[in-house]
Amino acid sequence: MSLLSLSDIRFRWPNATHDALQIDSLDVQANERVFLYGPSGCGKSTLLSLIVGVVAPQSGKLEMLGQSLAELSSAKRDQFRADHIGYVFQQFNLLPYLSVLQNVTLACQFSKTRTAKAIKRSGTVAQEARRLLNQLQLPGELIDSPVNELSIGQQQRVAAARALIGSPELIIADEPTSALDKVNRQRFMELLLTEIEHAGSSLIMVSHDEQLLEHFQKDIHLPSLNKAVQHGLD
Ligand SMILES: Nc1ncnc2c1ncn2[C@@H]1O[C@H](COP(=O)(O)OP(=O)(O)OP(=O)(O)O)[C@@H](O)[C@H]1O
Repeated sequence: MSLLSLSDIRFRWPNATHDALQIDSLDVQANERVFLYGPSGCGKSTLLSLIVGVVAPQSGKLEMLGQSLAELSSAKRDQFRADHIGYVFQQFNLLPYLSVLQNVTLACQFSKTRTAKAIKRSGTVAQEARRLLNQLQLPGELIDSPVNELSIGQQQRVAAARALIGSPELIIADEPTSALDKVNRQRFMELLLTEIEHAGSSLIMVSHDEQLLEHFQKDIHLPSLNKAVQHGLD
């Protein structure tokens, strides 16, 4: 089943003289894990922004779960994202003064769909947050601490739990392991992938670390896909 499908996409940043993205076709299937890579500036973050709807293409079609996102009102699009996409970004976007538990459960406050899935899995949203944090090996005594008192590696686990809670169909991760050393990177990836598999989610992950490729079924070298790069940006 197709989860995400892009066709004939053209995207240009405001005031830019060239397109940042020209993509004829890109499909991601349900349960698929996609590794997106390529040199700095080839459009990886731009493509993620497009997929999550932070920016809209000037032309082309983007469908998720059979729904064309451009056809939704902006409020409905926000709701669609909250229901179906979990994010782990480089700068984790955690709310510093909220506790670990509050940061994780926040993802469900904006989505009845994810709340229902979390309750189905563990009885309550808080219990599901605890289960995920435990699976991701965050020490239990930190659960009520403000996240700004955690190490970077610990914050990464909180961000992962927040993305995973309520099993959204798509997890988007932008360099989620960049602040971790080699041992912790492998471990974090294994934990993340185990939970993604349990949830039945798809993953699109951007990374410069090609050692992580082994964890993925599909890899996309963006400069090969993105004709804006092939045409050369001077
Ligand atoms: N917010 C923005 N406004 C204008 N131009 C932007 C913006 N973000 C990115 N760009 C431009 O779009 C192009 C692609 O950048 P993008 O950040 O998507 O590349 P990337 O592959 O993610 O790079 P990196 O690996 O360095 O993060 C670049 O030419 C960049 O200057």
